Amino acid sequence: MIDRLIEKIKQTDNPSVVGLDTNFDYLPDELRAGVADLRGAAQAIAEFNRNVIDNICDIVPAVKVQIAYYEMYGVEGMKTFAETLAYASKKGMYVMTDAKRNDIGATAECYAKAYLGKTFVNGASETAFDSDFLTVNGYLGSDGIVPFLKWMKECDKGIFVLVKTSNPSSGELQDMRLSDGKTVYEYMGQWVEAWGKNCRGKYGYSDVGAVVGATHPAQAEILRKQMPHTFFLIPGYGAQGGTARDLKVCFDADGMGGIVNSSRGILCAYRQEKYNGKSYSEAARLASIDMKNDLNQAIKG
Ligand SMILES: O=c1ccn([C@@H]2O[C@H](COP(=O)(O)O)[C@@H](O)[C@H]2O)c(=O)[nH]1
Repeated sequence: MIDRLIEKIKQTDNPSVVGLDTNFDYLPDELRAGVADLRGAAQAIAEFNRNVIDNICDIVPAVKVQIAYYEMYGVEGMKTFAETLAYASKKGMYVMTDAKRNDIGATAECYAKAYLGKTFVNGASETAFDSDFLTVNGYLGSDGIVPFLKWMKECDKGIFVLVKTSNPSSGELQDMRLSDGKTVYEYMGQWVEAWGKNCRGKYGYSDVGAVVGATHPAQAEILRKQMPHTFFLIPGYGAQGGTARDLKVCFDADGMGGIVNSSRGILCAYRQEKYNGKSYSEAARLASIDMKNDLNQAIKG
């Protein structure tokens, strides 16, 4: 799976993923007008997502759909979540579900079936939520990861395991030094390399990727050196303050090895003065092009 994502990144010359963290409050007035319940909100979000996808699908390789923004609209929100995955996929984009799932092995198996594999009902199988990649929390250890590895291989999918997250307080635990001087995030990085050992593709990267925030460049630089076979999903660009220069360290000498997420920076671009007068979907396209150029200049320049 990672090879196919890498090929799409090469084909679009764009190492970015648009985050569909579609909060109803981000929608323009015309989509919000008259809506007063979860169902209406979920339907408006679905329309917004379709229009954004239509406007970026030829230039952006992937979308990352953050499940929290759909869960909060209940069952109707989850229908929009599923519809959005399917729509982006139909338009040729790779689809990442950002749900940061895990649990004890038996429960992790259910999550793996739900987002990467198949659910069996009396011997018949069906896909519940069809995504190409899922974000996973590795901090429960190997028995929680094994089911994801199994289903990933079975269905040619991938995962991104949290290693060094972009939030300001991620260091409270992740940067702690253990008795040998190594940090917790470095240990997690080692585990991720090991989990991906048997699923490396032709570009040398494995289907087990890592989430590494753009907002912590010093730690990202260490991780890139220690994790030569691990592809990074890099959140924190734009709205959280991470810059293209900061995240350059996440990429290898060939300018490969990562994909950078922006959610609010794209979805809410139409509210920026720079894109004044543009519709939300036109602004999303222009902001995606600006992001691509900004990243390529920093990574390859
Ligand atoms: O360490 C992490 C892991 C995940 N995220 C997610 O990425 C996006 C970021 O959104 P922006 O609006 O571009 O800031 C969001 O879905 C987070 O849940 C992260 O930010 N950091």
